[in-house]
This record gives sequence, C-alpha cells and structure tokens, in this order.
Amino acid sequence: MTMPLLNASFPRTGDPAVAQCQAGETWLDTIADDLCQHGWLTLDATPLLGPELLAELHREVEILEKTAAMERAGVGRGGDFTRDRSVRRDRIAWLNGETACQGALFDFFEQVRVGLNRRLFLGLQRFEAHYASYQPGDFYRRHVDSFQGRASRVVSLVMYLNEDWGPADGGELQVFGRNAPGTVCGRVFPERGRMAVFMSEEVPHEVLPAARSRHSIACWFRQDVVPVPLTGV
Ligand SMILES: O=C(O)CCC(=O)C(=O)O
Ligand SMILES: [Fe+2]
Repeated sequence: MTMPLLNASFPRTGDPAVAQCQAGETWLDTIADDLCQHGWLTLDATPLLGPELLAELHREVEILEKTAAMERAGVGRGGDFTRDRSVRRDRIAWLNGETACQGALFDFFEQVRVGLNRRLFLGLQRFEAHYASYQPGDFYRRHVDSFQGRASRVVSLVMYLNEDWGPADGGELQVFGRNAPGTVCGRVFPERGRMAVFMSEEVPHEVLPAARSRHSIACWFRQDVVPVPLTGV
C-alpha cells in the first residue's frame, strides 16, 4: 500500500520548535495589529515554518522552472487580461497543496486565514497561491492586488525563498503608503523565510528589477467563496 504524500514529511507538529512557535499565536496578533495600524508588515517566518520546509519549497519551484509548468504571468482580468512585459515579467505556477511541502504550507495559510478572521472579522473564505520566478532584469511595476470595492483579494501575503540575498541583488519589494501613495514606506529583501503581508486593495507596491533569480510564493486571502473566472491580478 502506498502512503499518502500529503503532509508526509512536514506535519505541522513534526518539528516541536515550529509547533510551539505557531501555537503561541502572538505572531497572529502582530500581523493583525500591523495590518490595522499600517496596512502592511514584514516579519521573519522561519521560526513558524522551519528551515527544512522553506528549503523544500525552494527546491520545488526550481524543479517546476525546469519544466513547462511555469507560465508567463499576466495582469488584468477577463477580457482585459494581457501579458504586458512592460508591467510584469515574472513566471508563475499555481499551488494545489498536493505535495507534502505545499500541504504543510497550506496548513500555515489556513492558520493565518482563521487567525485574521478571529481578530479582524475580515470574513476571509479561502486563499489562492502561486510560485513566482523572476529572472535577472525581471520586475513588476507598481500596482495594487485588487480592484477597490470588489473585496475579492483582501489580504496579500508574499513569502520569499532565496538564500543570502544582498543589496547588490536588487529585487526588493517596495511598499508605498496606503494614505500617501507617493511615499515609499518600506523595502523588503526577498530573503528566505521573510514574509510581507499587506491589505490587497490599499497598499501600492512594486518589485524592483532583480539582478539574480528570485523565487517567492504569493498568496491572497479572499472574501468570495466561488472562484470567479479570473486570470492574472
Ligand atoms: O514578489 C513580490 O515581492 C510581490 C509580488 C506581487 O506584488 C504580486 O505578485 O502581486
Ligand atoms: Fe502585487
């Protein structure tokens, strides 16, 4: 009999340090407080996920990249969907939670979803997530992740997978003020384990050109139950 793969290697309770850190839930208080006060935050999620899981997710995206699984990302929706290379240049592959590492990550995202609903009453119904790969020179121009008033994508979470990222590597996430969209209020290096969380409709952001290959997972927590036929943003 074959054992199910899902979560086989990364049960949430597999690493006592990770389990203890997640169970404390003060990190969820921090996320909720900062989202309320500033609209965004960044934190090191390595203690919450464990270095092995982050390394396995990175291995997975590197394998996907060598296959045809990653597609050029687009912007817009429905009839407006375009693959405009002057706006964004990354390639993406949607996660389905079916490999062991994706299953463990989905457990984590679910904890975030439930934790934010309990604290902020956001009514988040589900999440969707994709890997993204930026090659040298790739960028994603300034944008917001959701159209105002649609409340489909409500909270954005980006998890970075790259080891030893330095200032010369570029590729920072540049975050603008939600009430001062002309002002840069933060820059996040896409270093493995670092996470950025922000309100999807409110916070403009951009990915500066990367000087080396840059891997991440972008996740959106949504208020709609049924997937509307969407592509891209
Ligand atoms: O990778 C990042 O830092 C952000 C990506 C992003 O803004 C997006 O995919 O909408
Ligand atoms: Fe974005």
